[in-house]
Amino acid sequence: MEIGVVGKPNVGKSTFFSAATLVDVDIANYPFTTIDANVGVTYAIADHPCKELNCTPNPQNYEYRDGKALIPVKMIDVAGLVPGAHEGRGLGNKFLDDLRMASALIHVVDATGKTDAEGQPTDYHDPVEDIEFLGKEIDYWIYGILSKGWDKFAKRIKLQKMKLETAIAEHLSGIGVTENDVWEAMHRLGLSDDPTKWSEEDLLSFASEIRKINKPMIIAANKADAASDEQIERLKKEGEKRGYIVVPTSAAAELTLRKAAKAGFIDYIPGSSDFKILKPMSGKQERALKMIKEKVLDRFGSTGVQEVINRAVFELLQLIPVYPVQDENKLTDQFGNVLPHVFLMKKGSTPRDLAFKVHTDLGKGFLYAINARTKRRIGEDYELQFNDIIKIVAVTR
Ligand SMILES: Nc1nc2c(ncn2[C@@H]2O[C@H](COP(=O)(O)OP(=O)(O)OP(=O)(O)O)[C@@H](O)[C@H]2O)c(=O)[nH]1
Ligand SMILES: [Mg+2]
Repeated sequence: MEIGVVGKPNVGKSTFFSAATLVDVDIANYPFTTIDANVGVTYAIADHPCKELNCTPNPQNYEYRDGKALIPVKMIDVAGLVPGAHEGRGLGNKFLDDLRMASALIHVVDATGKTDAEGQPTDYHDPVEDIEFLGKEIDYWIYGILSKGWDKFAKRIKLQKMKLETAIAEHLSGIGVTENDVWEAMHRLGLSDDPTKWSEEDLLSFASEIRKINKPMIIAANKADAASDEQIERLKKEGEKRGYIVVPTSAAAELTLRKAAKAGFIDYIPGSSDFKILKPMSGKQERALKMIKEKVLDRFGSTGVQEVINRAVFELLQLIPVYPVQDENKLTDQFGNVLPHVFLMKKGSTPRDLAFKVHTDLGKGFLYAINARTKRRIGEDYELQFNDIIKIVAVTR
């Protein structure tokens, strides 16, 4: 699973990425600072079961801090996208191809309106236009992949009586599209089972629907520290009207806070509304932190960066953390580690799905599961819940 950070040039994508991953990257006030994609690991943060169960975990594939689980998620920061990118403008398709495997997108928008469509400084540009164009560029990119040789493809499917969903999913497997995604998009649009009947327009609407299903997007209204309340409110309203979650962010503030925390100057948990000063620093540093507290944390409740990541994982992608254990009483693995592993599962997943995620053999030999909270046996059709602790019982060879 991978989250892509996208947007036009110079809006703060790399700043957002660097704040989220603490990977050092080039950040500068001009377009196309980033050319090659940056890849790193960020964390989705959720309450940990130990908070309520009063235990001390021994995490092996995640981190634990103050009653919270920090669950690793891959993040990718790509080159800026300009209108016409699908036709090769700007860095064009190269950028888009970096997003093939992203399962959700964070669209970073400059809420201040101080960068134009190409990422050059300007007096005023309407950020609502950026929301519109970015979705369209991705639609055209998918359309481009889909429409290449479409007529021949459609005829062959019809002639060989192939299952349409399977054939299209195969055709789009390079961008991670599944048969279910194809089925969902076709049904939402009421498209014919006979692909030779699809018009150009049908293909484009289909591409757009696939984008919404396969690459759902959340908007980070960035540089919020320098935007007015009116600008933020309008962007929120216009974004929500178009079906997006919009969160005001100050990636720059988050980067400063995380760096200060890493250097041991402050105690700061991403997502929180405050930090604690731990040791003396220069007057300049102290003033910068005070500004962040007043102009960002007090104004918005947080820098917004962690909220965007959490909402991308838990709301857009509908993932839930689940903890498999071997001993349902001690909540441990075979080595005595308390709640050692967490897995992000799609909402609606079953204990058998979890078993397969832990190990193929465990999935194949699955018999039943035990909910460690209730000590009850649960069957195959049980729907896993947020923060479930599950013992899997399987026959293994
Ligand atoms: N005021 C303010 N400035 C920001 C914020 N985030 C980024 N910036 C500034 O915006 C400029 C562009 O930042 P980058 O992170 O390089 O932007 P980018 O979108 O990666 O740019 P490209 O790689 O060129 O597409 C830099 O001068 C940053 O310091 C923010 O939250 N607030
Ligand atoms: Mg960049």
